Amino acid sequence: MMKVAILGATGYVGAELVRLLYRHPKVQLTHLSSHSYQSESYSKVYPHFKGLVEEVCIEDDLNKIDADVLFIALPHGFASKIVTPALLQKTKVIDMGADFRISKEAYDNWYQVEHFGEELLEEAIYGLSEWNREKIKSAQLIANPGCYVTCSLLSLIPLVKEKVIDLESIIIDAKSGVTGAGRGLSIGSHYTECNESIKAYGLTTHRHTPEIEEKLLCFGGENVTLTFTPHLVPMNRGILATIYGKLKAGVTNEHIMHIYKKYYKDEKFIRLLGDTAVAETRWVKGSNFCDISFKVDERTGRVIIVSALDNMIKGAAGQAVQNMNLMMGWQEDLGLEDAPIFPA
Ligand SMILES: NC(=O)C1=CN([C@@H]2O[C@H](COP(=O)(O)OP(=O)(O)OC[C@H]3O[C@@H](n4cnc5c(N)ncnc54)[C@H](OP(=O)(O)O)[C@@H]3O)[C@@H](O)[C@H]2O)C=CC1
Ligand SMILES: CC(=O)N[C@@H](CCC(=O)OP(=O)(O)O)C(=O)O
Repeated sequence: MMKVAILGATGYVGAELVRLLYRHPKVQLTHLSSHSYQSESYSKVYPHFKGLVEEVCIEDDLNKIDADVLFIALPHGFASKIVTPALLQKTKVIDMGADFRISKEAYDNWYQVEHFGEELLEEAIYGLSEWNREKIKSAQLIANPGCYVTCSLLSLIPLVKEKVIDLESIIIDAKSGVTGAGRGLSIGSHYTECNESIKAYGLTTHRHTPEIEEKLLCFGGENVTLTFTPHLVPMNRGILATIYGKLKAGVTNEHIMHIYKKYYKDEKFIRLLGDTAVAETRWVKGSNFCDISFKVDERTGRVIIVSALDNMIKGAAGQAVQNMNLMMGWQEDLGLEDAPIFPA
């Protein structure tokens, strides 16, 4: 069994990693770290793990952690301090945050925290599993993409790569459940502040905009300038992205379906609904699936793509486990076979 440790195990993403990994057939959870709950039993912090995960939380001290794979599920800015070439010599690292996802220039412009690990940015491999599989297999450091970005990129890369969409016309209108904001206390995620309301936020300034644009260039081969507007909706989990783009003349529904099938027909975790059903968050909850649906509006010449995933699974912990499986040479879906939970 491979030894696996999680820094930030008491956050929402950390807890999803624990849920996926405690019964993964090839790993053993050896260290769960916490900032606020050191020396507490994990099942006391999260009683749904009672009798299943009884490890005691420890501090984030790498000298006390001996692991083959280290997951970092800490807020932005921590991983770039923690990950060093020496650490990477002894362990594989999968970072759930943004520190190694984008260029230093974009990070400095869009994040309000200092970056300490510039020298490792080249070594870090972007963990969009379906699009970077070969590099992930031999990576030592993975920058795991986030939820909004995974949903947007899986929907858009095929169309950008096949040059059927006007690169200046793309608008991503995305909605997230409240777990997307993490477990830490903040006014915006209090029940009375977010229940019974939907709000847009980060207009023109959200930090996922440069990440989506950078990766569309990397995997789609085109410079794209897009509009990304996230919304907070009163549900626990899920991302729904409604994406609009002007199509090149003559591109039809059949053409779009053909393109998606070309890239995704053998992808277990991408379910192409085409134009026969519209993706919904409830059909992917608790699973590693990303559902993609679309329809071409012949009147306007636009395509409307609607895609959905679970922000904490395919948008975080699930994709991270998928990447670990790839790095270890294991079957890619190990530990990720669960069907979505409905009703949830
Ligand atoms: N939530 C989501 O849907 C997604 C999140 N991510 C990324 O995953 C990472 C974790 O997110 P999430 O789980 O939501 O966040 P949470 O706020 O739920 O959890 C953060 C974790 O980091 C620990 N922590 C917080 N502050 C400190 C600190 N000052 N020093 C050390 N540890 C600290 C917390 O410890 P303690 O509980 O003990 O206080 C907790 O374990 C982030 O980088 C986020 O961007 C990526 C994709 C989706
Ligand atoms: C609802 C909510 O607040 N969501 C978070 C994104 C969560 C996430 O995925 O963050 P990273 O991809 O950067 O890791 C936000 O908009 O900042």
